[in-house]
Amino acid sequence: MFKSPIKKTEYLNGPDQIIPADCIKTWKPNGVTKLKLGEQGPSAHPPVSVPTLLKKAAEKYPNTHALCVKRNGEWKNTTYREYYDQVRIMAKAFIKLGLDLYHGVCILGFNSPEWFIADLAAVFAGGFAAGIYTTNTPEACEHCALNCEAQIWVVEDQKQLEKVLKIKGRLPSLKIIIQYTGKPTVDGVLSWESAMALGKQQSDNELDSRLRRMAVNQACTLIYTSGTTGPPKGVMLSHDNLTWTAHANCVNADFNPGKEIFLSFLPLSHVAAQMADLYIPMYAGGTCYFALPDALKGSLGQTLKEVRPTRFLGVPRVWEKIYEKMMEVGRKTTGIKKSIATWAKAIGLEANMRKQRQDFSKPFGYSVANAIVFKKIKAVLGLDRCTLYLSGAAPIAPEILRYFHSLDIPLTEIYGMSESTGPHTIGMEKAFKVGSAGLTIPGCYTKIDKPDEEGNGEVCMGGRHVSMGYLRMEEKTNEAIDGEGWLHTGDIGRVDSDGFLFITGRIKELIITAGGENIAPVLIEDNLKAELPCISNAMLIGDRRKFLSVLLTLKTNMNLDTGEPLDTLSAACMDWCRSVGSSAKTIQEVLAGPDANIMRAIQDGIDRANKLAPSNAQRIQKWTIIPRDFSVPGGELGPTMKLKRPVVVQKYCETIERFYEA
Ligand SMILES: Nc1ncnc2c1ncn2[C@@H]1O[C@H](COP(=O)(O)OP(=O)(O)OP(=O)(O)O)[C@@H](O)[C@H]1O
Repeated sequence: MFKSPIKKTEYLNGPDQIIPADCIKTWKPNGVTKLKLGEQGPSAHPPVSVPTLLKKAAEKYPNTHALCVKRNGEWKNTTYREYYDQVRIMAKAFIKLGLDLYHGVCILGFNSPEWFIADLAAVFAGGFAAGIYTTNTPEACEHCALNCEAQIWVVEDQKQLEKVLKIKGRLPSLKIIIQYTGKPTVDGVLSWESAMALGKQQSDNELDSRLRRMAVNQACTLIYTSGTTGPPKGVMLSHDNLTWTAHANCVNADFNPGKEIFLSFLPLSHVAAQMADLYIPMYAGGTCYFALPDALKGSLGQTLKEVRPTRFLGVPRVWEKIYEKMMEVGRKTTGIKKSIATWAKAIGLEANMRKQRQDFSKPFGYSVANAIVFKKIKAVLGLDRCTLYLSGAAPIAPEILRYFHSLDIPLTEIYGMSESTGPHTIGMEKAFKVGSAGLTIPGCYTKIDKPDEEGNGEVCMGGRHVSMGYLRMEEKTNEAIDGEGWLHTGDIGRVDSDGFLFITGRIKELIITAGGENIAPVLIEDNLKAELPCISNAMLIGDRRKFLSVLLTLKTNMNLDTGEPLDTLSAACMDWCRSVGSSAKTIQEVLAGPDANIMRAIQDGIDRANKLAPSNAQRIQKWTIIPRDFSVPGGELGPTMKLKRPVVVQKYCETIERFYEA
């Protein structure tokens, strides 16, 4: 099959091999890339395949709970030995059902043991595990399935099944659909149990033969980008990308082997969740609990209290939601309780500000504040045994970080992308700075390309976590990974004298005005949000235009079932309205008229933000309030809550044109 000879790695007794290769990137399904093995330190760690990693975990932690899921009100546990056995059984089923090497298994559903088992079974069988966002439209599902020539779809339930049925006729490679919850009611769709029964009947021969031929420098997983900047691309991750990244992060963050507890609730099709919930626990022999499907609609808080994870990663929106809830409680607190909380928060903030200066001493009164306030709050949040609190996948506002610091929750940032198998830099309690994405993870390398006089340039990443390329996209691969193997992130940033990375913009989002001025919108948008707490989203417009304008959305309540924004203003927004002399309760009330107090207060906020602008071209001249907040179902936000600027521009093109009418 391959022209180059296959050799066994000198490090391993198992079936793992490295196929000799000269290229550092590929876009071909059966492509191989050169491993970037270092001479010493983390980058010299022996490479292992994903199947070997799971096998080792099963040997080392046979009776430790690997996966815990609540079914009919009871936690059901799967040990590492059972996990490994079930993955092998499902891999045999996939082979029997016709999965060929280098073909996709698309997984569409909420986080569950079946999701993990299907993912790893695809890898064991020599296919590509491809998580698909549950928020995808049928057309977006089709795009991904065609790209990876998916032969198997594993779907959660009837709702997700319907999407696949809608596009089935246009998927020439499709062989079977498996449904992992509920009884399938559609002919030809296999239940999870039937697929497992089929796998159990098969001999081990074909699976073992595929495992023997597998190489650590071949692709085994595809991460589809969420499409903030264009149609999803299939990021090819090799065994080494995944297992090395898990290793590097467990070592860097001092993971406690066999003892760590994780809670899986972020979309698994995103690289951050896959690394944090699937690979890191497997490497550390940790236990992964699954949240309920309605986690983000409200049940997450209760599950957190039950599970009490030892490490916790949320996207900024998750932390913002906790913040908003706590602020609401705070507003109702009065008298002595309020005074104690205010006093303790000042101490918490001071303790964490000291840590930023590498001073780990505690301010006077800390132990009392800890006993009567911090410990209690952490217990209420289910974060009392957590030692690493992370926010990642998008920038988080410094005010949110500082709020958690005041509760003695040292929330820090992690930064990376699908193309870097997730994490590249991380802030941790022992070394962090507010506003920074943290320090480069040992074994990874950061280069700032073409820095300006302030040191800002494109952030480039190097190391064994850099992906192989984009499946079947030669041009895009060459745009992203240069000839030396540096991944060009499209992010603008600088590294300070202590090695901390600060992300200051995104090239992909840069606004170039008609006057030729380059403007990074995020800083301006963040300034606006800081001035106007009633704003949930601000999107700057100005590319090839004469001046800047901004689309604003107000903070509103959400329909918890559908995720759609409602017309009613959130409690925080109503508070702000009252503070500026308005009694508005809905967007309609704000816009009808429009409400003069609110309009004046927003204009004042914009004027204040404009004062921070370094040049005239960076001042906002016109603005409007969009009658509906941005949302995932509305299409303006991606699954990790990142703003899809091109969608917003298209959707509100008439509003935008009105800004620039002569
Ligand atoms: N801590 C952070 N601070 C600032 N930006 C971040 C942080 N973490 C991630 N990002 C942003 O997210 C990008 C990576 O996005 P990711 O690979 O998760 O993609 P995606 O949403 O699927 O992709 P795409 O935007 O290409 O559709 C980074 O390049 C960076 O712009």
